Amino acid sequence: MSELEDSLKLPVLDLSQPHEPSFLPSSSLLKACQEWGFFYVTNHGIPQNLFTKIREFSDHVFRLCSDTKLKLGPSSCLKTYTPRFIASPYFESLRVSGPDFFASSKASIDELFGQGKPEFSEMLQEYGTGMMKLSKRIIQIILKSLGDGYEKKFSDSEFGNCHGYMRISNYRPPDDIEENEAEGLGMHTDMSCITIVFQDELGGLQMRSKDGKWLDIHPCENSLVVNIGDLMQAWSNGRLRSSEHRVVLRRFRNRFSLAFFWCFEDQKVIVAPDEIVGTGNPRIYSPFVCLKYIKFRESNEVGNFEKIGYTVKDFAGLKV
Ligand SMILES: O=C(O)CCC(=O)C(=O)O
Ligand SMILES: [Fe+2]
Repeated sequence: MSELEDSLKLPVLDLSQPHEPSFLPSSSLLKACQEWGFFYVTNHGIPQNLFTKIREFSDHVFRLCSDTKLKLGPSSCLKTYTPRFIASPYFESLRVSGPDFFASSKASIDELFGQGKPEFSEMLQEYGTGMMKLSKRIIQIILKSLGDGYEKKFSDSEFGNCHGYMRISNYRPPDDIEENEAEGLGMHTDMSCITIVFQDELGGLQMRSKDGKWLDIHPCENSLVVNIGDLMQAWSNGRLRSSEHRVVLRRFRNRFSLAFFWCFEDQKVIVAPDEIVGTGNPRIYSPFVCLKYIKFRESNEVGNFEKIGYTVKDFAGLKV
């Protein structure tokens, strides 16, 4: 364990208690969300073998996707697939959208394998449903840490129409990793309220501290990583920090990850409630429509995560 990691005492939210989680105190959770924008979650209720099964099937999917005969990419009907050399030379991914994760994945699978392979879609439906529930639970705990009674006040009124989608990613490192490291996915923030990440045993996920140091996020058995995303940073008037993260590849094996993005509905106007801003504090974001921000990001980051520089601050930040 590095000195930094040791001193940080990585925050873990333990959901083993059904009603009142026995996690770290609210104040530590809030501190983690403010300082870093992430924490681990354990006893999350997603069966371990579901990750294993999805991973196995994904291997087949990516093998088929990378078959050049299929000529997948922006011009193909399989719009859910992002081939390598878009976000990075080593990264490819498949997107599966809710609320009907079965139908969304089936459309992609049918195109790749032909009809009659429902197993993968069934797994993703189970995963997506579990992740939706988990996201709601986590947001309630975050709201509670922001203020007494806030989970009751805001979880339905503000987060009741949130939706989710997942990104299944396959990282194929170069044959000759120079200096033992290659960048699998450049630094970025997520355009979500929260993102829940499963990474395989190779690790490689890194978080950036406010002063620019990179911290390795080691995979821990039975735990997932929760990132605060840009939408939550804006909604909380900057009280929660959107995590800056990236993926580094250090081994010659493929790396698998599964990220679940829980987001506000497209038409929602994101504006921090007065209580969240607090009396006497300035508002640091002007209200904005969620979809407009997503479009802004998409039009700016084509093919280049590293040079994002276009975050929610650039889009809606007020000069205070
Ligand atoms: O692969 C990972 O561990 C993280 C992926 C990620 O940050 C993303 O898809 O936004
Ligand atoms: Fe991310």
